[in-house]
Amino acid sequence: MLSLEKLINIRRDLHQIPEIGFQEHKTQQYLLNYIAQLPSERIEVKKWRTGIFVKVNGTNPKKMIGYRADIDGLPITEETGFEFVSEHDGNMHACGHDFHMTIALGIFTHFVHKPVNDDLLFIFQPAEEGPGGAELMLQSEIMKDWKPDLITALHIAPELPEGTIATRPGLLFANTSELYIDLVGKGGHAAYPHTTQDMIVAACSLVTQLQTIIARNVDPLDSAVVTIGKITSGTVQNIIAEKARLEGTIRTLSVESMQKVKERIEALVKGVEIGYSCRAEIDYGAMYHQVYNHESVTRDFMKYVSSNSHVNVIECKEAMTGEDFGYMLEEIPGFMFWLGVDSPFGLHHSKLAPNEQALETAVNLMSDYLTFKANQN
Ligand SMILES: CC(=O)N[C@@H](CCC[C@H](N)C(=O)O)C(=O)O
Repeated sequence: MLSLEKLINIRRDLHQIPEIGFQEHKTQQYLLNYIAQLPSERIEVKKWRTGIFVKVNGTNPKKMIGYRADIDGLPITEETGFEFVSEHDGNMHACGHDFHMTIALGIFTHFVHKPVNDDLLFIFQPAEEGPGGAELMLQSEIMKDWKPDLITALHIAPELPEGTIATRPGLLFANTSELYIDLVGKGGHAAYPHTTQDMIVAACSLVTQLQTIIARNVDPLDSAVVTIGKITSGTVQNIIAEKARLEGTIRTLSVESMQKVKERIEALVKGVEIGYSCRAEIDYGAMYHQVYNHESVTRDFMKYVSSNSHVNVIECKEAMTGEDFGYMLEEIPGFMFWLGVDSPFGLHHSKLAPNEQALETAVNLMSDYLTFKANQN
């Protein structure tokens, strides 16, 4: 129902107003305004914090099908040079959530005009990048009332060509845990290191030691990631730093490996405490359950795509990305898939430039698939 031109306009509007987790006020208002200008007879809208639930009532409902889109941006300064560049300095839709929302609005619009038998629930979820909105939405009174029988979502994939999707039955995305380590020693004059406990030296040593967990503690046939993405320490060049803070993330393919990696991190941090005469504190922040696609629904979807559309569907490997949609899949049968958007720069990059043709590809594909599923009763 929405032309590619209209989808592109929506995507570019949303691209200009990225907001980080639970601060998506303008984004929420934009989505509400869009929903409000559509015929309202079949729809029910409920706000949830900075997110939204919208139900499209079916003509003869036997079940409810959910479609989830995440809505938050990332704290990255955009460097795309687009004429529709982010208006929020320091924030960018660098993980494609502007695409995810636009596609959800496109599918939603289709069903407002072309109702199907079953009820459809569109979930606009805040804070996917952190601290996590999916689990909280799932626990909300609204979702206790409106609990889908089947749920689906997509994520853009910069490395895949436009016109291609990829998924797999079973594990798709990893278990994740944020990681924050604070080190406190004793600062002082740069010329008197022997009177201090230098937390820059301790932090650098710890970062190097953390890399040995993957090399020496994780089974080579298993996979895991420990990434430190940010270090904060020091004031000026001639003062020895009293404090250091490391911020990172852990990724594993199983809950057991996550436990093991954390045990090793704790042991290495203890070692640094002793070795560098400092105090250390670990905080694991937000943790996300793995994204585990339900086997039969995913296989059926893949079969549906290859027999009923021009979209190329491939079975991919699992990825070390995380997604709190995993919590929804823990309780509701369904699946997630990658949507090819062919960008030379990847997710979480300041120059991410997805091909906008993929907006239409995804809206058409999912409108057709959801029509098929929602008219099966
Ligand atoms: C798809 C994607 O990029 N998701 C994020 C999820 C972040 C989880 C959490 N804040 C963490 O960093 O552990 C990702 O980084 O994979």
